[in-house]
Amino acid sequence: MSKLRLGVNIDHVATVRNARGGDTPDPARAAILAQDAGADGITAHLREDRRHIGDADIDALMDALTIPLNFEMAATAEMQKIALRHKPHAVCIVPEKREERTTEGGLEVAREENHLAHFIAPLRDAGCRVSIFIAADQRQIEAAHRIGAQIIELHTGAYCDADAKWRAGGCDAEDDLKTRDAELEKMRDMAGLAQSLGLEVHAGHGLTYETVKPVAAFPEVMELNIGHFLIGESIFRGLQPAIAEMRRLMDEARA
Ligand SMILES: CC(=O)[C@@H](O)[C@H](O)COP(=O)(O)O
Ligand SMILES: NCC(=O)COP(=O)(O)O
Repeated sequence: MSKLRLGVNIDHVATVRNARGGDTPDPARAAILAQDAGADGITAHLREDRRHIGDADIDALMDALTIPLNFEMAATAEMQKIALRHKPHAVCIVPEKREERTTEGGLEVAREENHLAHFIAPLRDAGCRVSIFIAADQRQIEAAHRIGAQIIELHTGAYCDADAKWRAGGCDAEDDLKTRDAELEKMRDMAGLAQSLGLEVHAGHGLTYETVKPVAAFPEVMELNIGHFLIGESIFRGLQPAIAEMRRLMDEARA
């Protein structure tokens, strides 16, 4: 099986920095530490409301990194302009709702096919690999293929949420386990479909030490993007050991 890449998302280093409005902790410093710890790439999501990463962070990451940057952004003209200025290795198009706490679902591709095909064409022409953050849904994946995306990133949030509910052990624990396993099954099937269409398959959102292995074991998945949990875990064990443990679990699942 091919080696599974780990993309470390450093957005939530910026969340902590922004809580005080100063310069620390610095997301670019975290990205360099992640790079030194063996991350295969760095992911950063420039939200329209700049609630975590800001424009200057993207400048700093582009300057500092020797590993690829996966730039997550909404499909807006402003973001397209920023991406075209920087030409990161990859651009991942994500849905964004102002009032959401985190990215709630996958991009609606099927209904926006024409618009998105035109939107991603200049990004591809500029040499960026275009990825679509997507639910494990056949209709959406086929549409992602038709618009010319090279990659899909499966949203693992529903699986992780169901796993957390099951581990909490409420009175619906049995149903929660069934939901978790059904989400996993859906992702497995859709990873296979995407690969059969020639799409590269990535996955991420909400992954933890407890949830990473079943997803890492899908042979179609080439890259996992993991952030919030790793940044939280780094408070307790340090960023580099936190990343090393994730890497170990991914390798174990892949062996
Ligand atoms: C799209 C995605 O999953 C990531 O960007 C990640 O969750 C960090 O961003 P938010 O926490 O702002 O959703
Ligand atoms: N695209 C998913 C990502 O970058 C990381 O998400 P999370 O681990 O911060 O939830």
